[in-house]
Amino acid sequence: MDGHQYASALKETTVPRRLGQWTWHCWSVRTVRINVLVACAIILILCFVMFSMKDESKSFASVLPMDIISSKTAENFRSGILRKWSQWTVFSQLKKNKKITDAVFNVKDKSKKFPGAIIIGVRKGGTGALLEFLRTHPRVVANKEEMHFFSDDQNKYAKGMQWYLSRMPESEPNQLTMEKTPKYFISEEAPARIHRMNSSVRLVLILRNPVDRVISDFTQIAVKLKTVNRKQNFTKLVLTSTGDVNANYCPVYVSTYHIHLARWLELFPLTQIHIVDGDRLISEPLQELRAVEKFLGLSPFFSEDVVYFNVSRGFYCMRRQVQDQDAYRPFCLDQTKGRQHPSVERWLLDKLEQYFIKHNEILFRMIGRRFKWS
Ligand SMILES: Nc1ncnc2c1ncn2[C@@H]1O[C@H](COP(=O)(O)OS(=O)(=O)O)[C@@H](OP(=O)(O)O)[C@H]1O
Repeated sequence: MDGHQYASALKETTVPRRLGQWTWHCWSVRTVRINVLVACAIILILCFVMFSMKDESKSFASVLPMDIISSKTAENFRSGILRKWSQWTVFSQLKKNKKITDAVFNVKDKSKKFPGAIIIGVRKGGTGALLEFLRTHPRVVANKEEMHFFSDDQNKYAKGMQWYLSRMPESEPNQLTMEKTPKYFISEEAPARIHRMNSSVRLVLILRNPVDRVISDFTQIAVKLKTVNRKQNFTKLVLTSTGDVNANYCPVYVSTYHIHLARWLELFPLTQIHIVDGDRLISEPLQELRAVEKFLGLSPFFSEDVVYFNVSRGFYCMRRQVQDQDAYRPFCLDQTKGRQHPSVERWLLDKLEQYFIKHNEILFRMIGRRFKWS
């Protein structure tokens, strides 16, 4: 092999080898570069995620309404967020505690609203029980106190609508504000005033056997008067000196339902007034509550889990969710509801029943519905 041949042979064998080395070299340099780039990108993404998590934790913490959620759960939740819980922990905690979720997301929307529905009466009809049952519904907020605003007791109406609004509880946009004042039903002024506030407000009226209602009303008055040492004799009060039923005795007048309802029907259509059977509210409240729920456009909520019969109380009671917790506690109305009535002799009961027959008939015609009251 001469020098020329050797050189060309060498070229053939070494050039590809060098080329291979060069290619491998280039390849490994490129890989390292790519790796470095990928690593940088990962670091950047991690930094971004960490910063955004920190920011979100801060913003969650700032919107937590501590004035509304003041429970231990909420405190833990807030300190967890400030300790920079991971987003996952934040969301799983939110998911676990609906109260906090609601408060966090709705806090800015809470406001005072005029009532969208009012329980207008009748006194001793079961208005307290109905309102307490309804307050158990998550979409209902209501004042515990009777407002007596539209019936103008103690000149309240003169205080104005803004004063009335200020007395309302705060509610979320999807919650219905309610109030109950049994006096509204018999008030001369209440229908027009309520109509002026909102002509499409929904009205709920509980009617109970008028004779039972008279006795219940008498019992309440007697209990109150006994505290100032004045005894009441039912027979003397309910009958005139000639032995007729005393139409002017306030409990009798209140039980003459058609007189009062006529005033409301001058302004509100019957479809806007839901009448609850007060006797059935005592014996089978679930049925009545479901009907009210429907009338008020509320989601179905009442079931045997919420409403149960309490044997020792002798009345239906309710299970209410403990604030911020999944636990439920029983709640019954206090002893001022469901007082023992005095025994009334049969002849007097018959007389009262007889008296109310004609009035009840007028009412039944007015509402297109009958009750088994006699
Ligand atoms: N679940 C339950 N628990 C207790 N009491 C119940 C319940 N449901 C209806 N009732 C009947 O409600 C009657 C009192 O009616 P009111 O709340 O309208 O009275 S008031 O006008 O507000 O004073 C009260 O009347 P009396 O029994 O005559 O006292 C009760 O019979």
